[in-house]
Amino acid sequence: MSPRPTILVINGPNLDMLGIRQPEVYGYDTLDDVERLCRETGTSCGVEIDFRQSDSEAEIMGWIKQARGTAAGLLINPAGFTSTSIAILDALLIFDGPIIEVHISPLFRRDAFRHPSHVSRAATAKIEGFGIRGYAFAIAKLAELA
Ligand SMILES: O=C1C[C@@](O)(C(=O)O)C[C@@H](O)[C@@H]1O
Repeated sequence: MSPRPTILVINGPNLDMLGIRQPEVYGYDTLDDVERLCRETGTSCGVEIDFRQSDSEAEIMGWIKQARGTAAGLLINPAGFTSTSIAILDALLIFDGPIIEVHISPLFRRDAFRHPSHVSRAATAKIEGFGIRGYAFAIAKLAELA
């Protein structure tokens, strides 16, 4: 039996504080709940999930570069790096598979400074405003594309 393809899930800064951080915006689910949802979705879609979080732009760039040739797809919630990091965009442009950008909250309804996304320029698709369910939708789509 061939090994199941791997989907790399990258969570950016402060997402480790989900459940505590602005629950009126992000809800009460924790990052552990997000990981559980990703793993359950991965199991039902036939993919492995490699789930990570970092507050470090450099670490995230390193993970993206290592994913080339090893991960079949990439889900990224760039969080606070969304509108600021050309370096993460450049790393994503090196990746050779589908990329889905996920945001828990509806950015289109939030502060204007959150609207522009450098990351979107490398993304195959973008999901925002569905709460943590957006991660499940993205994994199902990446599994289909993998
Ligand atoms: O940290 C985050 C989380 C977020 O990416 C979201 O998932 O809704 C939205 C970003 O504006 C914010 O900086």
